[in-house]
Amino acid sequence: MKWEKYTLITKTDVVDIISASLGDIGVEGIEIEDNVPLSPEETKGMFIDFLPELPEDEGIAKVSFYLDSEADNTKLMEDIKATLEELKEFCDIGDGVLIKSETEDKNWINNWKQYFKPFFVGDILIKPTWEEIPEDVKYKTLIQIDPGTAFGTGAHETTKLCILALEKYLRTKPEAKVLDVGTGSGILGIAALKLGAECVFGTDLDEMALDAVMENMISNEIGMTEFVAVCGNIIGDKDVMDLAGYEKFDIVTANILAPVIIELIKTVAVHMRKGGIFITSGIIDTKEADVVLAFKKSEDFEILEINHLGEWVSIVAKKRE
Ligand SMILES: C[S@@+](CC[C@H](N)C(=O)[O-])C[C@H]1O[C@@H](n2cnc3c(N)ncnc32)[C@H](O)[C@@H]1O
Repeated sequence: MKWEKYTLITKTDVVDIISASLGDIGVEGIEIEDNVPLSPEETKGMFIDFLPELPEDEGIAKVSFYLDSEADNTKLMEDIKATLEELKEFCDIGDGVLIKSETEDKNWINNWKQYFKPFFVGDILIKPTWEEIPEDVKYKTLIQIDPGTAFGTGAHETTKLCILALEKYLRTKPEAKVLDVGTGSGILGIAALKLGAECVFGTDLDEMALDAVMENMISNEIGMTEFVAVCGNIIGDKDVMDLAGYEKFDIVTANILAPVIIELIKTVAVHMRKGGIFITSGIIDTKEADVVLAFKKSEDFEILEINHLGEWVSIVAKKRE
């Protein structure tokens, strides 16, 4: 799909009012570019794989938005121009001139790809589908991944923690049946299969994740019966719960945020075999105590280990025999 990109060059201190005013008249997907570094508070709880080095902040910002080039945008453009004129009366937004350019999906959705290079997690070489295997690199297991718009290049600390736990526990449970809640790109399910799991059932709330899983299954030559992924919430959605099955899984992975993990602690045990392993991550260190408490309150689980990478935490627990 082609998009018309409109960019307003303005000042950092007025981007909030500009984007709020444009949002009020129906402009979606507003993008702000500036050189203001993210504060530690802002990055907490966000899944950011790579933080680029920024030049010095000179107070200049670009506010951009995209309109479908095939839609009739006449009325919306009139409203946008009127809104900018109105704003000029109250604050210094610059000259208010919108610079137009044309772009395609891939230009702005795929820009991050230049930062994604092959790397190891344990014995597994993870590489983007579009990169060559580096010369002279020796590896036991290869995962090729393109997350598309889903989460899961493998480079995030939380994903690494889960893969390392999968390596460890699949050694004691070869041919395990694995449930991957919040599968994203499917990277944990694919890692599990490459490490010897028999089959994976993945769930995600994001429909786009299923496309990514399918593409990554093909790139990694994984059969349709080995990895089944569904869109839906295994926490409380009976259809998804039934599809997953009960008393069945040897290993569950869930790399989601702490509040979701806490809900899973209350609900996921019904899907697991006794002695099954629950690998969790996505827990920022400030929430570690909350998740530990939820495990301690649970009659179903005992904690086996807690691991840290950067400010992220992984807790591995076992379903009581
Ligand atoms: C941090 S990503 C993890 C992706 C991948 N598993 C990894 O480890 O890199 C979390 C994923 O969980 C999904 N998610 C959030 N809440 C969920 C829920 N209740 N059930 C299923 N998926 C959920 C999000 O859409 C997102 O794709």
